[in-house]
Amino acid sequence: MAEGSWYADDIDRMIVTEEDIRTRTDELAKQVAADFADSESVLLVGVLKGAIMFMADFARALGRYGPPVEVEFMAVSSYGQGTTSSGVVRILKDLDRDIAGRSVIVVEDIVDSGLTLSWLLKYLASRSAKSVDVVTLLRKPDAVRVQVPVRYVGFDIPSEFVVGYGLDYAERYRELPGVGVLKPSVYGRS
Ligand SMILES: O=P(O)(O)OC[C@H]1O[C@H](OP(=O)(O)OP(=O)(O)O)[C@H](O)[C@@H]1O
Ligand code: HPA
Ligand SMILES: [Mg+2]
Repeated sequence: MAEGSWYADDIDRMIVTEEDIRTRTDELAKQVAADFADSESVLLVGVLKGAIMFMADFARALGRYGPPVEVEFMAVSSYGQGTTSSGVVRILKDLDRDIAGRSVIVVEDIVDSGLTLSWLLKYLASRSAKSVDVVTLLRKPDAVRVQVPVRYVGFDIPSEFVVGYGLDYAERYRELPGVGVLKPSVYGRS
């Protein structure tokens, strides 16, 4: 899919295609809908900016099968301009509303070191939600080692730096419709 696109030369190989994402998002939405069938509504908390594409597609898929959906966004950043986590999670945008008593599902594009999510879950736990679960499109092996409970996972992928479908390197590549491995030469480590 990167073929013919502006970024074709920067992508080593595609690992999750547009079609893969569509199919898996639908499966995840059915699963979440079944698990929350008794809930009045679910509050999706998208983690900006990476989760924008997945949030939009997942919310629409859930709308086909599940209880009513409300959306909120938080913006946090730990990667900045690099390819490794700075280890410091900064809130760039907080929730606009109270989440007390709500069934919250955090929507992430990727769980990599797990640092962002473990920080976010502690933060949300302090806001008295009824429940806090996580759906992530992608998960890397390192994330499995940290103690972050991720209830719904789209794809387990290798430990390589990936871009596309919301994921960036230095704010670029987010618009690619699938997910591909960025050539290390692009970030100067080949
Ligand atoms: O598990 P971790 O190692 O913490 O990595 C995962 C987080 O890193 C990325 O966000 P980033 O800080 O790049 O901000 P962005 O979404 O605005 O690109 C990604 O969107 C996740 O939120
Ligand atoms: O592999 C990745 N790509 C883009 N952003 C990320 N944030 C954590 N891991 C990644
Ligand atoms: Mg990023």
